[in-house]
This record gives sequence, C-alpha cells and structure tokens, in this order.
Amino acid sequence: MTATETARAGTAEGRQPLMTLDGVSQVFDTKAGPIRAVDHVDLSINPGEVLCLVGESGSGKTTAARMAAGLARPSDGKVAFDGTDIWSMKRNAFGTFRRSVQYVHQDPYASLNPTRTILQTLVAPLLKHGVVKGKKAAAERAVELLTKVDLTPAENFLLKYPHQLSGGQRQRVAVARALTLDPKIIIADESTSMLDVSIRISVLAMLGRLRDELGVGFLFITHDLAIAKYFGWHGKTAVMYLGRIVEFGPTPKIINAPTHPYTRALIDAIPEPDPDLTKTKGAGSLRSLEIPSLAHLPPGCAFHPRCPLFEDGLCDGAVPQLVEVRSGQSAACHVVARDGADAGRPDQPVA
Ligand SMILES: Nc1ncnc2c1ncn2[C@@H]1O[C@H](COP(=O)(O)OP(=O)(O)OP(=O)(O)O)[C@@H](O)[C@H]1O
Repeated sequence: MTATETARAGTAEGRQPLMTLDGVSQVFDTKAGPIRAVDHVDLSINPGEVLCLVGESGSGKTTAARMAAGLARPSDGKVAFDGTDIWSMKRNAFGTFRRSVQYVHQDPYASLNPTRTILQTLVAPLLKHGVVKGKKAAAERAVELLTKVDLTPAENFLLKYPHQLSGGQRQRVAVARALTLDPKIIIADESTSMLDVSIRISVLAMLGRLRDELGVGFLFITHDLAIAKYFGWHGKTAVMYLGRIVEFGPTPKIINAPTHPYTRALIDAIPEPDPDLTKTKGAGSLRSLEIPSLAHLPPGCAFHPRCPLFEDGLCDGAVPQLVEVRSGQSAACHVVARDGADAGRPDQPVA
C-alpha cells in the first residue's frame, strides 16, 4: 500500500473522507531563499474522525493546518472538501466550506475581538450567516453554546469582555464561536498549549465531549504526543518533521509501537512518567539536537544528521518515501523500510 493509500485508510473503511490533502506543499520566499515549509503532504479526515498532527516547532503543522482551513493556498497539490478542490469552488461553495471548517487558534486572546462582549462575539456570526433569525433567537443560541463549552451559568459571561475572562474561559469562548456555524471539522491549533496543566486538561476534556456528542471531525495540531494520546486515541496521528510526514497511523500504534526514529525520539522526550509511553523507548540517543534549517536541508532523509539509525550512503542519498511498515502504519525511513518496523530497537516491540 502506498503512503497516500495508507493516509487515506478511511476510504478503505467504507467512508468517504470529508477532507483530503493531496500532495500539498507550501513554499515561502525568505531572505535565506525559498523554503518548503510543507512538502508533498497527503492526509485525510473522515467525518467525526480525529487526526492529530504532531511535530516540533517549525515542522510545518500550522502551515498545513492553514491550507486545510482554506486560509492559505498551496503552492502545489490539492485540498478537497467533500470531494471538491476548494480552490476551484465557486464563491458560495467556498463560503460553505469555510463555515464547515473552523479554526481555533492557540491564542484566543489574539483571535477574540477585545472590544466585543462575548454575546456580541457569538451573535455576530449567527446573524451574519442566517443560522438563526432575530437577535432574541441568537442570544438564546449564544447561551446554549456557552453551556455546551461549560461556561455556566452562561448569563454570567454574556456581557463580559475577553480581558475579563481567564485563559481557559477565553479558549472555551473561542470554541463556542467555532461552534456557531455547526462545523463539520474543527482545526484546533495547539489550542491548549498556553494554558496551565489542570485547565488544559479540562479544556481537552470539554473538546473530547464535543467530539463525541456532536460528531465533529478534528484536525488537532500539537507538539506533544502525550496530548495526541489523550485526545486522539481513537483516531489517527501523523508525525511531521521539517515539512514532511515521517510517520502515520492509528494513534495507539504510533504511541505504543512507533517505528520512525523521530517518533521514538519524541516519545522519549515526554517528561511525564507515563508507563504506556516510556515502555516504547528504545530509539537510542539522537546524534544531534540541532534541527537543520529548512533553507539548507540535508540531502536524503532530513532527519539523518540526528538519527541514531543513520547509515552512510543510504540515509543521505534519496529522500525516503512514506511506505507501509505495519498494517495501517507507514513510515518514511530507509532503515525501517529495509529492516522492518522494529529496526534498531534493543528490546522487542510492545504489542
Ligand atoms: N509566512 C511565512 N513566511 C516565511 N516563512 C514562514 C511563514 N510561515 C511559516 N514560515 C516558516 O515555515 C516553517 C513552518 O512553520 P509552521 O508555523 O507551519 O510550523 P509549526 O510546526 O506550526 O511550528 P509552531 O509549533 O512553532 O507553530 C517555519 O520555518 C516558519 O518559520
């Protein structure tokens, strides 16, 4: 099975993906020259499915997410929603797409208008897009939405301004606003990374409840595999490194039996003593902690200067393609493709 087929495994399950990214790239012109922030990425999200996109800072997660949300046009490749290329859509269809895919930013303070009360923030899209008729119905819907995101009693929040709320409460308002237009997919970009741990967990729990109750699909962007484990356990996870997907599969497989040395290194780096995570250790130490610049990518596998499995002449030759290494799980690593999913492991894999 090719990487594209693996990434589209949802179709094999008999479901039509709601959104697909097909060979999508984004090139930016920078002072250091053109950089490929996202390089030929294939992904799909089925209705109600959670897809976690994980990687270190600068790996291209936000750039990929912005293209998925229709906020940026890919330099190459296709983003399709309900089977239609979003950039070939007529104005009305594009509007429907934009309403169906809502982006929740990591910093709600930056994305909420400071001069609008919470009521105004929620009522504006409801009225603008004709979701409800009249201000009274819109206010009632705003109360329902605040209740959905656990801001209760909702009446206590309606007339407040963003600066009068805590970070967690602002994040909940941002989610309520995303829900105003009944989205089919929510793109949550590190949406809890700025919160304290306990608040972070309660916001994640709220998002998880919405995921289950509303059947909304999620593209969940995080640098933290532990968060992907918590939020996306029943979904899939794609691991990005310097613009490319290096490993993809069902989240439990990625967490319990990672195959790419980069994924293993990410798991090794998780500080918490989570037994499920720590038992998968075994990548060996990285050869370098330095992340190469996108403007001067190393030849072959971009991870090779850091990789404990590096082989001279193999890893610095061609760019490795994402290939299936276990059922439903694919990795872009020459050594794993040659030696199998457990390549380089000192211990045996965790079942
Ligand atoms: N508009 C832009 N112009 C030039 N370079 C950009 C632009 N946007 C992003 N980049 C670069 O593209 C690369 C990927 O950035 P991106 O924000 O997508 O990564 P990320 O994985 O989301 O990182 P973070 O977790 O820090 O948000 C980075 O090197 C970044 O500096």
